Amino acid sequence: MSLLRIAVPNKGSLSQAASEILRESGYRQRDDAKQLTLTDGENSVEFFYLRPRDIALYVGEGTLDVGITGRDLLTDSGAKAEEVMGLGFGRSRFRFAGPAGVYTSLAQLAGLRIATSYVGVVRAFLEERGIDATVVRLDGAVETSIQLGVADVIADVVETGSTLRQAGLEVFGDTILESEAVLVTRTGAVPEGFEVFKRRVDGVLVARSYVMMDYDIPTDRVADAVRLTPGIESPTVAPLHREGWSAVRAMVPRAGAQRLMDELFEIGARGILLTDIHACRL
Ligand SMILES: Nc1ncnc2c1ncn2[C@@H]1O[C@H](COP(=O)(O)OP(=O)(O)OP(=O)(O)O)[C@@H](O)[C@H]1O
Ligand SMILES: O=P(O)(O)OC[C@H]1O[C@H](OP(=O)(O)OP(=O)(O)O)[C@H](O)[C@@H]1O
Ligand SMILES: [Mg+2]
Repeated sequence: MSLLRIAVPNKGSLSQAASEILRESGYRQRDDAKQLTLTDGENSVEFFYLRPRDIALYVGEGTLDVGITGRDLLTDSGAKAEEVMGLGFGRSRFRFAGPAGVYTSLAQLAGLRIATSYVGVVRAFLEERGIDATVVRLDGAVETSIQLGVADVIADVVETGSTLRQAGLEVFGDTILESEAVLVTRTGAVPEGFEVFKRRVDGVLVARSYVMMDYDIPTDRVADAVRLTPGIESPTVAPLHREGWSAVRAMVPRAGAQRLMDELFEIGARGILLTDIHACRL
């Protein structure tokens, strides 16, 4: 059987979290940051550690089957690759920014010089809105370009906003795009072995966003309780040895689980337990 060839960010913001999700999905990952490839024969996959900016290109060309990259980098690349699913890490917004207090609207962009490392994203955005401006391509540290007189405004990745603040800059206009790490494949193609890989990664994402909840409750309240915790298919309800009591077990979203415990307690549930799920197939 041929190996599924997967591109993984070798450096930068996405690298560590990408390897982590793969490890949690049961795949081997490199333990030396200088290693460039790794074969996990037991799971029929081969990993290639590449620059996240290049990953969509390899996948679009069909050289590699699957990639992990940023949605913004995928869009910027113009490659024949498509997003299969968001991975919930590496979240950022792509924004215009200028000297604090100077710019308030996108209409002001006309005629300006815009510095960015994401030329494809910015050009497409301007074109869509019929804004005529000059795009200046820079590799990084884009924030400094205004002070140095190379550009009037910038378009860049904003995560916490602290880099902008330190440079005396402020975002303006709408968010150009919301990004996160994504799984990509070649447009229109489903590589052999991809379904198993996807199911494993999906299982980790679900395990991260759900917890397992167990509780005991008087049997006459079970109907109310399972309305609060309907689970995925349906909760498991089993009789307790104690007459008139039942045990309930259901997966619940991690967010809001504490509030749910309060509500269950209110309606008579006791012995309410939350446990982490490490992996699942739904
Ligand atoms: N704080 C952040 N800075 C940069 N990119 C971020 C940040 N948070 C998330 N990302 C995402 O990471 C991807 C960029 O990764 P990449 O490794 O190319 O840049 P980087 O993290 O800035 O690394 P470096 O500049 O050191 O090469 C994009 O998808 C971007 O949206
Ligand atoms: O909103 P923040 O949390 O401050 O993060 C965003 C900053 O981080 C990235 O820069 P990076 O450190 O990767 O340097 P680079 O510009 O050289 O890529 C990005 O280009 C922004 O400058
Ligand atoms: Mg960077």
